Amino acid sequence: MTGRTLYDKLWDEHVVHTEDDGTAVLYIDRHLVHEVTSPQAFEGLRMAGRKAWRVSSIVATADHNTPTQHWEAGYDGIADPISKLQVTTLDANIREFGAAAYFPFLDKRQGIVHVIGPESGATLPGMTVVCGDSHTSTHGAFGALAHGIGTSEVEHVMATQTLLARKAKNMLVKVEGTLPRGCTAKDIVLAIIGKIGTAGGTGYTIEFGGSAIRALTMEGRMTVCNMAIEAGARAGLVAVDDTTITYVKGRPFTPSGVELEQAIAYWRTLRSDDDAKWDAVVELDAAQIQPQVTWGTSPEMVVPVEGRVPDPEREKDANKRAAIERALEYMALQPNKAITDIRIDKVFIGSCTNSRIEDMREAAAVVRRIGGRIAANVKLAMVVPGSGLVKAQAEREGLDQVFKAAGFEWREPGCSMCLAMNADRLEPGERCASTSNRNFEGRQGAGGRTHLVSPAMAAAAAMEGHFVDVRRIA
Ligand SMILES: CC(C)[C@H](C(=O)O)[C@@H](O)C(=O)O
Ligand code: SF4
Repeated sequence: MTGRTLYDKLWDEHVVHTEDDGTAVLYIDRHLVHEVTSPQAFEGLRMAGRKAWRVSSIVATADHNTPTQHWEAGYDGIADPISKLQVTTLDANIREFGAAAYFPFLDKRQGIVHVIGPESGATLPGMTVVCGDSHTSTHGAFGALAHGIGTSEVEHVMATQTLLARKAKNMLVKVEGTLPRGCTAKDIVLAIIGKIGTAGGTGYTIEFGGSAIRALTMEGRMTVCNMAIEAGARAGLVAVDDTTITYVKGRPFTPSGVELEQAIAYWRTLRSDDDAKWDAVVELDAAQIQPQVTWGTSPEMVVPVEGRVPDPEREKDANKRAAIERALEYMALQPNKAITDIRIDKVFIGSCTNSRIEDMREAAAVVRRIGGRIAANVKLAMVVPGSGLVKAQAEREGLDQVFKAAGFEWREPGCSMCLAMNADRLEPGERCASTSNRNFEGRQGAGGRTHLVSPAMAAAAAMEGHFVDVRRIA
């Protein structure tokens, strides 16, 4: 038998049945649930008189619609009636159908589903993990086969504990070498997307490997896998190693004792064999990666901080030229403008890409190093921890004080200004340095303009009022 990739191994371990046409039935170990994509699924179960097949697989939280301030007002603080209905509907559905754990609005462990899964040990190596959310790819950082599903699939998984799937092809993205100081996992993944494009990973499961990936913390690996979906792949993966095992040990859902020993022995097999066959291999040199800034309305519209806004005149392909022109118009940017000359109105540090403790530390370190307060032209700079536990940890470390003293708002956890589904949003025409993962038109609010960056770059932009090269500060 020839060698298998990590994806092949995870697939083989979970496939229950394969039809002649390649459609397979996959067993699902962990089902993460949030308030946006679950209401119709629960309604479907109710109408059919079904129960959830394995309640112990369900971990749920409310994150997209929850406010990030004035929690003392409780549910009355959710101003939008549709948002409030989604949050209360999840409460009622979990009460009726059950869950292994539920972190509702106002709970001290509430947070973004992709932050609380790993943090609680609900995401473990070797699992199949699904959630009605495209950024479920995040959990692949643990050597788990994790991908987003649609609402009808949420119902299917609840009813049967299985998912209909087709096996994707295997892509290896290998990042070798040492990242320059001031560059982070976010810069790696933006550089990858800049190279392969938002359709580069379509039809593949991407395994991220190489010495630069192995050197990342679990937080960094999650940032990279989080954006696999922005590269077109439904799932991203990183092989299990000591970093993985150290992270998962001792968390509430992680096994202990003999079970842990047995699990670790298995987890250690969760890497691609040396003779595994790849359908595609992409290589990047970590030493060449610079801090990245997106200039357009797709994550692939990205350049290094030393670069300039592209000039459509130089693009020969008519379709690409039209896309650049349209993006520049929406973003209100002139061709050839230096990235460091772009002034910003707001800063958002948060989202399932960059709201973990390490992200908070990196942003706070830059704020400390620059000193003083946020720039006068920055109307709002907000830091939104990914979960209540991240928030508490950051506060124990005094990071909230660093941010607040510099004029940042320190908020309650949630998806916040990553997408305009709650009270946090951009006004038309506002320009934002954001640590999130999507810069589509209107993503952070109608007419809002998003530049995706790392937490360190976002913090530096807040302090200086325009993009700056953090390598000069780090
Ligand atoms: C609301 C949800 C379905 C959506 C997703 O699937 O990703 C959201 O989380 C996003 O980031 O756009
Ligand atoms: S933080 Fe943003 S990307 Fe992540 S789940 Fe929430 S809305 Fe989606």
